[in-house]
Amino acid sequence: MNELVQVLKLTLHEKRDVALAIIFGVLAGLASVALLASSGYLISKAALTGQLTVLIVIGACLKLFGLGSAVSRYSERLFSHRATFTMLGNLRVSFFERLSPLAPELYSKYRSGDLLARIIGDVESLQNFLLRVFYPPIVLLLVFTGTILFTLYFSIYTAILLAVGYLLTAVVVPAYFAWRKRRRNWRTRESRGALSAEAAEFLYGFRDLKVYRQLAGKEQQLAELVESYNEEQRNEGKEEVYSQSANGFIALLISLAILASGAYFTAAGELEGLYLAMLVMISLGVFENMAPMAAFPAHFEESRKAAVRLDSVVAEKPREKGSDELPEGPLTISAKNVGYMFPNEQRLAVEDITIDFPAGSKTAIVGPSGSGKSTLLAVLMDILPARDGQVLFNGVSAEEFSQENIWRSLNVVLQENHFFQGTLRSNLQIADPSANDKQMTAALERVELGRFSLAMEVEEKGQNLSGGERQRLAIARALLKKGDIWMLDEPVSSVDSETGQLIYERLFDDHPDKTFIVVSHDLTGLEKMDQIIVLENGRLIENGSYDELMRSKGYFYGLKEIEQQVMA
Ligand SMILES: Nc1ncnc2c1ncn2[C@@H]1O[C@H](COP(=O)(O)OP(=O)(O)OP(=O)(O)O)[C@@H](O)[C@H]1O
Repeated sequence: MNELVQVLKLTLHEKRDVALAIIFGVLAGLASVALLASSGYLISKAALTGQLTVLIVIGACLKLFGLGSAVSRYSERLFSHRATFTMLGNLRVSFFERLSPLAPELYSKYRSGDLLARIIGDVESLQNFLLRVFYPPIVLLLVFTGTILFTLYFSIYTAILLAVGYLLTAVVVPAYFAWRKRRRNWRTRESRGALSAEAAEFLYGFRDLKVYRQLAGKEQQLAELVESYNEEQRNEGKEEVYSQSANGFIALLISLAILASGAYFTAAGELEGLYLAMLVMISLGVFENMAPMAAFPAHFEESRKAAVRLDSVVAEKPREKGSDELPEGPLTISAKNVGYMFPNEQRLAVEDITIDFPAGSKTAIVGPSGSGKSTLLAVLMDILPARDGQVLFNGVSAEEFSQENIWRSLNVVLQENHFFQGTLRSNLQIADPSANDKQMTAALERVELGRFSLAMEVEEKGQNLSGGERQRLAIARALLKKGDIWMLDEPVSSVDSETGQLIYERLFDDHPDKTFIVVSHDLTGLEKMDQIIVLENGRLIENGSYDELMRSKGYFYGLKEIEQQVMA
């Protein structure tokens, strides 16, 4: 139950709408009972007395109750749905606020398709919390209490039978089916998550699966998941029908019992025959309101599970971060004994790194593949939190600044960058929505993409551009952002080396006072860097200027020697 407290709190934000939904729900319920009761009374009265004035009054009441029931039902739906959709909006926002600081860690914990399906599905499930779990039992309790009090005036036995019927249909049967559902632990949502994750992988990996002739196997796997998802859905549907049937059966038995007892007491002279039809109609009317309780067990269990699952995604405490603004202008970055280990890994990806990147300096990070270059860059960018040590900006710990404030100062270009479907213009304006065509064209020219028009279509993920063009477009986008620190992870790895060197030269010449940190595999052109740091197995093994490293004849010198032999 605790899991649902947060959802309940969000629901109760909409106190007014929830209260109105309950009030109109009770009015609608009572009006429908009153409608049947007065029609029962009308039939008896017409048969036994035939007093015209009474019949006219009751006929008018019938119309009034009919209209009242329809209007109240409409209002109930209006307010309950409005409260639900506002609650869902609040839920999405509050969930997203808790989720976003955890984003980097989430990628290594969940498969993307699974996470997406799980979040969407679980938030959708919670839309039933107010509509089918929270307020129907309250409305029913009030409708039954009102009805029982009314019947008490005519027949205590009928009132007792109605109370028993209420306990059975509103408490015992739903509790039994909720227990059954929990015990059997059907996993419709989990099946849907697994299916979605497999489908996402199938889609992304379609070409490779085809090339490696694994398509049939994967299709088979998908078909099995579809079948198990269908099976889970069938089971859930059946349970709902069973629960509905059980409630309907009990309601019918109670109505029959009321008819039998009413007939007996009328014959015994303890109940006026005029009221018999009315009491039977009341019981039929009041149990009609019970219909939503059939779906209660399924929705209760589903809401509970959805709340648990959503909570488990954001269970980890986000990092406590300050909200200071990074100062404008050239910035010095320092790493002090920085270490990072990926979740579920045994080995540190970077270990005990201490280095300064002075304001306005140009640093290259080199080292073999897997040595931790990208990881170090991600820690410096504050995308990954340093597990050991700390990162400092102008001597102040990165923990004092919010991630948004740090990222505002960064111009980041990675090996793979995302592009949205649209035009070159719309993709460039992500960096600076106020950039004009002249500025954007100038940025494109700096990366040798001047031949492209700003109106050129860009397909989803930039699929209609070559790898090198995508990288250059990412640099042009960063040029428009005007951050104080450039962090580049092999930004021209797919560009021919001549154009790559030209772009680097322009970047450095255009921004002499900006701090640059560049991860590079390419050892050419490093002479112009102020410092080079060499990583191996996550550790910093050498650093210095190009000349210093060549003179010391260490690891970097060895790499250069190999490069020259290969080129010779
Ligand atoms: N998301 C991840 N989860 C677990 N381990 C990871 C993850 N990303 C990287 N690693 C591991 O961390 C280590 C450092 O990886 P990193 O990407 O930083 O190396 P790199 O030097 O940038 O390599 P490359 O030059 O090939 O890009 C590697 O051993 C890698 O397998």
